[in-house]
Amino acid sequence: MDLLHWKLFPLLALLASFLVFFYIQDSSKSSQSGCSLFPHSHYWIASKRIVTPQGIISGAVEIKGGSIVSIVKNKDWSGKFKQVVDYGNAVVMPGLVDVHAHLDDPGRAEWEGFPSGTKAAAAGGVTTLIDMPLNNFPSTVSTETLKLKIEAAEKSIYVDVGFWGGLVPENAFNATALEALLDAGVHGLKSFMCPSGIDDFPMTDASHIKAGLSVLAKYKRPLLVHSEIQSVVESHLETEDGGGDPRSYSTYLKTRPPSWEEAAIRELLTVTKDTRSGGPAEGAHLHVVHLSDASSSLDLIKEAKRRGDSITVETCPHYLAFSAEEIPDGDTRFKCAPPIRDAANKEKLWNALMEGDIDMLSSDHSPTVPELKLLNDGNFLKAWGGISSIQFVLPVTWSYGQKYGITLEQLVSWWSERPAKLAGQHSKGAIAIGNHADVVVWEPEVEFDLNEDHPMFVKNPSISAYIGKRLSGKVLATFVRGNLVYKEGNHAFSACGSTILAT
Ligand SMILES: NC(=O)NC(NC(N)=O)C(=O)[O-]
Ligand SMILES: [Zn+2]
Ligand SMILES: [Zn+2]
Repeated sequence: MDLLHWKLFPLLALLASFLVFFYIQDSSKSSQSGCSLFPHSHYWIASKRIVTPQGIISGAVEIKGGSIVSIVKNKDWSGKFKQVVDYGNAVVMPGLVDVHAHLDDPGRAEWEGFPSGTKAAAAGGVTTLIDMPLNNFPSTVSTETLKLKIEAAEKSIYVDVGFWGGLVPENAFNATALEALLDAGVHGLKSFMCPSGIDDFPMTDASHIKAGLSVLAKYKRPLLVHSEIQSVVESHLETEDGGGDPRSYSTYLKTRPPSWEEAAIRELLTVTKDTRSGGPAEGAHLHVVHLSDASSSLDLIKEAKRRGDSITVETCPHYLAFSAEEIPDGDTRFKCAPPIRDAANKEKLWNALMEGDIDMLSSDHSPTVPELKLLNDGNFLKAWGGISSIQFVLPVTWSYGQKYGITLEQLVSWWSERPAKLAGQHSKGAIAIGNHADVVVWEPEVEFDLNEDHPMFVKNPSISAYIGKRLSGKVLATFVRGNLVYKEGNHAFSACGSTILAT
C-alpha cells in the first residue's frame, strides 16, 4: 500500500503542475481579453441601419484601438475585411449618454453601486453616464469627496462614467473651492432649489446659483438645477402629513403642484440672463433637469431661449410613459419629484419634445433599497422619491414614442448627441470618424415582456417601475471604446469602463 503511494506521488505532482500551468495560461488569456467579449481591436461592425449624423446608411463602421476610423457605405466592405460582425437589419447607433443618474457609490452602495448600475447601463445601451453628486455619502461637493467617487468607480465600471459636482451653500460663495472642484474634473455643477432629501446636500437659492454661474463661465461648463421651489399653495394646504389618504397617488401629486416648478424656473431666469452673450456669466450654461410641468414652466424656458439665455431642459422617460391617472394606490415605485402628472400633461411633454422645445432625455435613475420605498406600506408621502430605470430607457422611449412617430434620428439626438454636448463629450454621441467606438446594437421591432424573469442588473430590481410592461426594442450588444461590454445577457469579464474627467 505504502509502495503504491510512493509510486503515485510523482504522477500526481506532474498532474498538479499541469493543472497549475493551464490555469495560469487561462487566466492570463482572460485578463487580456476580459474587457471585451470580442477579442479583436481592429474590426468592422456591419448593418443595414447605421444611424450617422448624415442619415441612416447601410454599410460598416471600422473600429481600431477603441475609436471609429472609417465608415463605409453599402456592400463596399464585403469580402474585403477579415473581422466583420454583421448585425444584418439590427440598428447600429451611438451609445446613449445619460447625463442624470444616481449610482450612490460610495456610501450607499446598497441602493445601487458602480458595478450594478453600470452593468444595467451597458445592458440598456448606455455607454456613458454622468453620475449625480448626491445619494452617495459623502456628497460630491469638494475635491476630497470627488476623490472618493473616483476611487470607488475605478475598476468597477462597465461603461464610461463622469461626475457632476454639487453646488451647495457651503461652497457657492467660495470661488477657490469651486475652481478646485472644477479643476479636479467635474463636468459641471448640480444644485437643488428645494430640499434634496439628503442631509449633506442642502438647497441653494438664486444668489448661490448666480455665484456658481460666474465661476462656471470661466470653465464653459453647465449648472444643472433641480427646479422646484417649495411653497404653500392655498388649495394644497393638506401637505406632508395632513389631508388625503397617503396611499393614494393623488394625495402625493397635490403636494408638489406645477407651480413649484414654475416658481423655481421663474427665479432661475433672473440669473440666466447673465449667460447671454456679453453678459457677466457668458460661457456658463443652465440646464433644467427632469422637467415634468409641460405648461407654464416650459413656456418660461422657451421665452428665455428666445431672449438668448444659455439654457436647456431635459425630461425623463417616466414622465413620457406614465400618467397620474394610471398609478395604482400604494404603488410607490412611481414616486418621484417632480411628480408624474396627468395624461394631458404627458401629451404636452411629448409634443414639446417633438417640437424641439425639450432638448434631451435622461434617466434620473434614482434607486434606493426596497425598505425605503415602503412597498408594503404604500405610503406615498413617506416613501423615497426616485425611479429606477437605467436599463430600460431605450425601449421605453421607443415604445411609448411610437404613437408620436418618433424616428431613430430623434432618439440619437435626445439620448446621445445633445447630452454628450451638455457634458462636454465631443468624442461621443455620434457614429463619426474619430469618435470613441461607443455603440449600441438593438432591434427596435423585437418586443418583450418585462416581467420578474427578465434579467435585470440593478441592485434592487423589485423597485423597477417598468415591470409588467410590454416593450419594443431589444438591446443585442453594447460597445464602449471598442470593447464589447455586453452581449445578449452577458457582460465582459472585467469592468474596463473609464472614469472621464473634464480638463
Ligand atoms: N435625492 C434624489 O436623488 N432625488 C431625486 N429624486 C427624484 N427625482 O424623485 C432627484 O433627482 O431629485
Ligand atoms: Zn432632482
Ligand atoms: Zn436626480
